[in-house]
Amino acid sequence: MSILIKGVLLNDAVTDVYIEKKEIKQIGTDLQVQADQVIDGKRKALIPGMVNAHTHAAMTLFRGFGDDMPLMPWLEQKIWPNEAKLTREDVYWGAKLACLEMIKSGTTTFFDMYHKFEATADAVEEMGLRTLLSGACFDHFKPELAERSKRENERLIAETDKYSERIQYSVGPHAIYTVSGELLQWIHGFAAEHSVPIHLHLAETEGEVQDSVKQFGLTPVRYLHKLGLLSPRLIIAHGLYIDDDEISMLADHGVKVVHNPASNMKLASGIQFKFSEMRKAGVTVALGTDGCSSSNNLDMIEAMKLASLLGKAWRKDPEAVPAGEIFQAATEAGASAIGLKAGRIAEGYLADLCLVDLHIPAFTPNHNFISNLVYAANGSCVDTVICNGKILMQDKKVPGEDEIMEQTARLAYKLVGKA
Ligand SMILES: CSC[C@H]1O[C@@H](n2cnc3c(O)ncnc32)[C@H](O)[C@@H]1O
Ligand SMILES: [Zn+2]
Repeated sequence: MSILIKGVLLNDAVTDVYIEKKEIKQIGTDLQVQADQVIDGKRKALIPGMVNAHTHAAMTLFRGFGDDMPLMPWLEQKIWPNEAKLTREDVYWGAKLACLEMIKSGTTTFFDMYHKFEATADAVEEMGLRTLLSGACFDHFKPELAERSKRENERLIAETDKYSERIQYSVGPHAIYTVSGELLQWIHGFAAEHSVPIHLHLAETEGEVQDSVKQFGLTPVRYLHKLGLLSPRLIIAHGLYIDDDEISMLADHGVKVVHNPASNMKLASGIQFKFSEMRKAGVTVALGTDGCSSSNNLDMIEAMKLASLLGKAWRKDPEAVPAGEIFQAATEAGASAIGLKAGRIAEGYLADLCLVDLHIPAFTPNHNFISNLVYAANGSCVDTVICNGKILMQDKKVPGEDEIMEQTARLAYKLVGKA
């Protein structure tokens, strides 16, 4: 399969882009190539597909359920009792809806952590996206649950080969308040042995820090350091309560951090994400939405705006979190966090791309495309999405979208009742 995108805006110039199989093969003006499919890039801009580096895909089922609560009561009273009732079918359709929403708003890769791995994997396989999918790990400090998590992750990693290259496995210990130090250390060894990432919630709330100091005598980052868990394989979601020495620890060990501005604000977890300190220290900072009950959508263009405005507001500095830097966090940083040759438009890179419709008010006038994308637009400006060289959406239409919305709404109402 080959695709030629003709006359598209790329970095302020009009150019052609030729895709062969899953790769960007050639970029230049007036390319003379034969392609199976030609896309007219007129009045469109080309951007890398975005990388949503922290999601719980099937939580689309809980959109608008359990609003306006802080993290722990929300999890304990609303989310966990309902997650215990989830069937494989629920997770499959919830994940399909998440994929649909991500495609429609320009995400081509997401890092997910949820229950029923195979159901999400099947959904992603069918929808054509790319994912780093975590096998969930909880033990609630009970040895028998730790053993169950270990056996389950050994089974899942062995099974990941049956999926396409678009589905990569990672281990997903939920958090330090639900996973024992013993299981965390086992996970570290397991991840090193299999060279896979670890995806974990960390330093998300003040309460988590206080409990960590009370229970382990250390703040969350220092506790993980003591356990020997800091490594380039570790991806931490949130990282809101991290001091300067801890930032140095993360940088020294190559730990990656995912900022989730919508969820941090909605759960009132906090605002003071240290974006510039982390970047200056050399920490890879990616961007995520978190799940649909705390964000309440998966729109990475909206997430860029929130991250940028929030960063400026709490710092009282309009130069904090500039549009170009947050765009890099939403694309290249996420891809590089997992060693994926994506997130950039260059020859030899994966053809994970989006065409943005410029013929809308948000891009008029278009003095500065990245400024308009981050500050003026939202996910609905995405017109066409290509992942792994395959077109997933064209002219804002994704095949099967009506069925996905109908099925998911039906299952969600059955699960939690009509709001
Ligand atoms: C291991 S499955 C994922 C687990 O995480 C829960 N979750 C969703 N959002 C958050 C968050 O912001 N902090 C902590 N845990 C979260 C989700 O409901 C699943 O139970
Ligand atoms: Zn989360």
